[in-house]
This record gives sequence, structure tokens and C-alpha cells, in this order.
Amino acid sequence: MPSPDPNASCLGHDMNGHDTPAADPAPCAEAAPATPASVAPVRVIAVASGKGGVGKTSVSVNLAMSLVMAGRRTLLLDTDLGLANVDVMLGLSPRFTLADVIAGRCELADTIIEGPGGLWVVPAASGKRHMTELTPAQHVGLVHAFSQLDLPIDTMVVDNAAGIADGVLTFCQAAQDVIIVVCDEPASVTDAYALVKVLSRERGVTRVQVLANQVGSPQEGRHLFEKLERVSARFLDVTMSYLGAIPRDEWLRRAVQRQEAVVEAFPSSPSALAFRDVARRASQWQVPQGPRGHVEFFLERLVTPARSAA
Ligand SMILES: Nc1ncnc2c1ncn2[C@@H]1O[C@H](COP(=O)(O)OP(=O)(O)OP(=O)(O)O)[C@@H](O)[C@H]1O
Repeated sequence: MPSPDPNASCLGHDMNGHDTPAADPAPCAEAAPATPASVAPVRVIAVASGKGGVGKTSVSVNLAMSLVMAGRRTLLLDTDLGLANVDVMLGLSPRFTLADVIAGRCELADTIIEGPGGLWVVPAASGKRHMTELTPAQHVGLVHAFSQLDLPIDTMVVDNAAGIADGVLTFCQAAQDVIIVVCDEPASVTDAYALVKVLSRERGVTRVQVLANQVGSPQEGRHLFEKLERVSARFLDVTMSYLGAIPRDEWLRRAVQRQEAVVEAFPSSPSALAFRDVARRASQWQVPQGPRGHVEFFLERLVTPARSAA
């Protein structure tokens, strides 16, 4: 059973019941002024896992919401084109989805809905089998469609489908950073390794961040990372960094049932604190400086500064 008063930190108390200064809004809203999107490149973070059910969508939703709470103008893109669930997790009712864009029924901009706290969401389509069978060209087309979006965002979080299908690889390749979510199950570690292997060997991805989810202790998270890192260092040309761990948390399950992000519903729960820490670290990653020579989200915005400097 979760301990009582998970919202305490927003109300001036921390998880242990200690008073926190009322004037200090952290950790509910960290101050991080965003730069104008017209000149700043968009940071794109892809979240993937290999194995399904490890908590990828929970991570995407809560990372995106934490970034919004920290002042980032954030778009959450659901690319799980067969079993979408970002909208369900946030209690949203989309009128259009990516399926309508692909079918030519609407523009990409028409699918964008405003979620909690001003988070923008592009929903996918659930239960549409043909959506999982897009051609590689259609995946690349989707990536490029985002370059045309006139939306003042500085960060985009991409929730991927499970597995190592072409779409997952393309969306990860097109992002500047890839977060691999793992949990303490042999199949999760094996499938995460398989995903990193194809990303590295077939798509030229050279670095990934590893986030351990549903851990029983911080040591468990670190241990999981080391397992994955050891075998990757031997066989792959990829730099793996440890992003941290999200504890197994009953409050997160409750938030899922309420169709809310745990960082909003229960901001001082253990998982919410961990998500905000991950978002704080992700905000400090180096901003990409220019195109890297292959398909990527927001290529236009990335090349704009170079053009105007010429
Ligand atoms: N840290 C956590 N603590 C407790 N429960 C969690 C945690 N992370 C995820 N879960 C639970 O695990 C289940 C699966 O999570 P989620 O849907 O985010 O996984 P997924 O990897 O996106 O799954 P899929 O591959 O099916 O899309 C959810 O019911 C969620 O409540």
C-alpha cells in the first residue's frame, strides 16, 4: 500500500512529512525558461525498450509532463501505430490521429491536442493493423512532416512501439537522444540489447541512455545498467550512459487508473520524484548543433541557424 499524502511536496511538505519552504515552488515547477523555438533547435528524445510492457509509455508520459512542469514547451508524440496508448494514459479523446494523417484525412497539425499543463500531444491510432505495416518511406515521410510543423516547442518526446520493427528504428535514428527503458526481467535486458544492436549496426546510432524502471532499489537499477553495458561494450560500438532508475511504485499504477501522469497526480510519490530528476538531467544534455547526415526530426529547424549565419 502506498504511504499517505503523496501530494505533500506541492502543499509544502516532502515525502517524509518535513516542511518545505512555501516560497519555493520546487519540485512541482522547476524554473527553466524556454528559448524561442523559432531560433532554437528542437531537442527530440525517443523512448524505446525492445520488450513490451516494461513501462515505456509511463516513462514517456511522465518525462514529457516533468519537462512541461520545468518550463519546457513539450510535444509528446505517440508512434505506437498499432497499440497506441498515450492518449488513454492521459485521459484524452483525440479527434484525429496519425492514422488520419497517413490516410490523407487531415494535416499533422490537426492531430495536435492540448493535454494537461499545456503539454501538446500527437496521438497514434489504436487497433489499426495497417498502421503497423507502413513502408520505410512512410516512416521517413512522417519524420519529415514534423519539420513543417509551426509549433513553438523546444522538446519532443517520442513514445515508440515495442520491438525492433522498421518504424521504431527510424524514429530512434531520427531523434537526438534515445532512452532505452529496461526492467529486471531477463527478456527485457535481452530485448534491450537486441534493439541497441540494430540501432548501432544498421542505423548508426552511437549513444543511448539507459533508464531502469520498476526497480526495488537504486542498486538494482545500477546493476541492470551494468549488465547491459558490459555486453554492449564487448560487442557494440555504442556509448551507453546510465540515466537513472524509477522505483516500482503503487502510486504510478493509481495514476494510470486515474488516467493522469503520476508527476501531476501524486507529485511527491517516489516515482514522481525520480521522473523529475530524470527530466532535470535530460534538460542538461547538450543541445544538438546541426544535422547529422541522416533522416531526423526537425531537420529544417536544425539547419536554419547555419543558413542565416552564411
Ligand atoms: N515504475 C512503475 N511502478 C509500478 N508500475 C509501473 C511502473 N512503470 C510501469 N508500470 C505499470 O506497468 C504497466 C505497463 O506500463 P506501460 O504501458 O507504460 O508499458 P509499455 O512498455 O509502454 O507497454 P507496451 O509495450 O504494451 O506499450 C502499466 O500498467 C503501468 O501501470
